[in-house]
Amino acid sequence: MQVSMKSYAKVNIFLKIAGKRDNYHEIVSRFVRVKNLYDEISFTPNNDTNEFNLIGNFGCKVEDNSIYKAFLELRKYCPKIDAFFRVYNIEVKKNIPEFAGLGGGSSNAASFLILANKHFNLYFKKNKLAKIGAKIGADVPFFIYEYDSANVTGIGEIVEEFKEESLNIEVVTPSDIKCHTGKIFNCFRDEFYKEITKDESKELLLMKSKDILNKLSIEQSNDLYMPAVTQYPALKEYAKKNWYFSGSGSSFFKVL
Ligand SMILES: C[C@@](CO)(OP(=O)(O)O)[C@H](O)COP(=O)(O)OP(=O)(O)OC[C@H]1O[C@@H](n2ccc(N)nc2=O)[C@H](O)[C@@H]1O
Ligand SMILES: Nc1ncnc2c1ncn2[C@@H]1O[C@H](COP(=O)(O)OP(=O)(O)O)[C@@H](O)[C@H]1O
Repeated sequence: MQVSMKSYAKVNIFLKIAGKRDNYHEIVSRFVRVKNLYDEISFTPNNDTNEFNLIGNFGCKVEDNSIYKAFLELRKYCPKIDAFFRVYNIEVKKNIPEFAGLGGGSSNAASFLILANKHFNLYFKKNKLAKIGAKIGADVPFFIYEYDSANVTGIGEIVEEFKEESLNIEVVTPSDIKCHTGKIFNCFRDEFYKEITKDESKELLLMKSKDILNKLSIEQSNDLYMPAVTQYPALKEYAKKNWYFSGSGSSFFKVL
């Protein structure tokens, strides 16, 4: 039985804002999994604490961890996981940097849900797991579907596979800049607010990722880039020709 899996990072090939929903923004985006950047999540025996035990190099408290939140959510549907995780640890080998626009926390939550769904024979379909995941974070549904490439809209809850050639992506994350998603959205709302038109979004959603990057500049491909640079001016030093910006940053990427 599989008790271990890879938890991949993602980049946003493009990320445009389509409107507002309460305190959130609706996005139109292409998410692509980064095949050479992943954490590894496992259920391992010998949990001596007799309580939920999450082992890994995280920058947040257990209560704030996306895996713990996913555990609490899934426990509502499957109370027996409580006893299991008093005996088993959840161990994560962390490679994906945090606050980096790579969706590490969301990816870990999705991997936990996928692994638990298999291990406990829950037979929840992807749609159901994605709904559970959406309560934990906006990017969790994308990771639940395990697509290499997908169009993601709404606040991340609408995920449609985009079939295209597999992409080889190189990521660079400035080690000294931690981008806070909320701060960058606030700056976007206050200083840069603009909505993509229906026609523009239709066109981008049909284009191959490589063609999108050939057509758009870093500023055009990601509506959060200028707000991010405004909030974290040091980001500019990392911007090089043919490199793009993922999510709310701080990572840059290029397709090889
Ligand atoms: C925009 C994306 C694209 O991938 O950025 P990255 O996190 O990857 O950088 C994500 O959807 C981010 O999702 P996630 O990181 O889960 O966001 P949250 O923690 O829920 O949001 C933090 C804050 O950002 C703002 N926020 C977030 C997502 C969104 N679609 N609209 C928003 O306005 C809200 O103010 C929210 O309180
Ligand atoms: N399992 C997790 N892995 C990484 N970060 C996590 C996790 N759970 C919660 N977080 C927190 O989520 C926030 C955003 O981290 P992350 O998802 O890695 O970045 P981003 O949204 O920029 O891609 C940080 O405050 C981080 O400490």
